Amino acid sequence: MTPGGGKLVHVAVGVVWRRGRVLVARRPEHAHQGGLLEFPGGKVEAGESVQHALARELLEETAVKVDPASMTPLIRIRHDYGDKEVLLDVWQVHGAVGEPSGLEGQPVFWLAPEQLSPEAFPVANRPIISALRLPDRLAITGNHENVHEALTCLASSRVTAQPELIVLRLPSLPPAAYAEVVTGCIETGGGQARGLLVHDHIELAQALPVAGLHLSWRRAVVLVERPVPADRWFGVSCHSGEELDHAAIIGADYATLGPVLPTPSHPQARGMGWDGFAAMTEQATLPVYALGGTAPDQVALAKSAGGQGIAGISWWWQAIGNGFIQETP
Ligand SMILES: Nc1nc2c([nH]c(=O)n2[C@H]2C[C@H](O)[C@@H](COP(=O)(O)OP(=O)(O)OP(=O)(O)O)O2)c(=O)[nH]1
Repeated sequence: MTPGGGKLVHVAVGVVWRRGRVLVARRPEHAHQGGLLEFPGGKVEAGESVQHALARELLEETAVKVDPASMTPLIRIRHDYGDKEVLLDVWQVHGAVGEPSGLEGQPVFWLAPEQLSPEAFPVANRPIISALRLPDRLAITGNHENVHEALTCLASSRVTAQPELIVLRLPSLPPAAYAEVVTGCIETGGGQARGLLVHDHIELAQALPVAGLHLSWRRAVVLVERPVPADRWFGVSCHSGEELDHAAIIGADYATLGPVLPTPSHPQARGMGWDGFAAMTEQATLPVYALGGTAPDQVALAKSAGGQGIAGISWWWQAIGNGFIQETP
């Protein structure tokens, strides 16, 4: 039973991929959340695994055949609509067989991730759309005391790891020097500003053409609302379930959660472990990156623990120069 006394409805939801696009349907007008777009799926029946429920629903509703064993978890979202509380259990599906058609009269179509407009879907779907657009690795820069060296490290580190999103975390730089790094990235015109998330300098993220803003918990805890528009990413560093709840309340698109494992800079800190990480992401309503002692070869592990992927410094940041300060967020 839910806190409101109703029964939590467990819904299997499928993000079915084909040629870079995903399958979307329009919910019938008379249904709950009617008229809005949805990812196909439906209620999990008693005794059924979520993967089997999803395969059954996809066949019944859209005529496509999928292998339950080939599905991979994307995210689980618990949402209370007031009249109904749902647990959306979302899985990615590749290799679906057959041409989809709306067997219940609903229009079905394929959309690229960037065409998925959050307002067209039920509110609970917003984190699903973020999870689809966000990468599975979030790169964080090492700290630096020198503008030129920070820019040089950033340029060279990008080359090998090619991260899509980078948190520009340089806490040792005074505000003016930090702004110099950001404008330096923008002025190169060679894509250095691409995927750049400004760390903690809210006004810079609002004023400059960057990918978004990432806040330390210290900065996020005093906010009551989202500080950047919807077309920018907004992330928060969290360390507990309560902090994840606050990040969701202030409209964060994603959070980092850690430390998961001991790190070279904090070997004495035990970390929450993968079980602790899984327990907290289970309750979260936004995509969560595992941070602290994690590396890209643990992306699958992080996903199976309910995460979006991994975040960190050491797997991509190529420290050069004397100004590099060895520590982790
Ligand atoms: N299938 C699907 N359901 C979603 C999505 N987003 C979302 O909030 N939901 C909600 C709407 C419904 O409350 C519930 C799905 O239930 P459903 O489609 O099996 O069943 P229903 O209650 O609409 O209809 P019925 O079984 O009573 O005929 O989950 C989504 O993307 N896909």
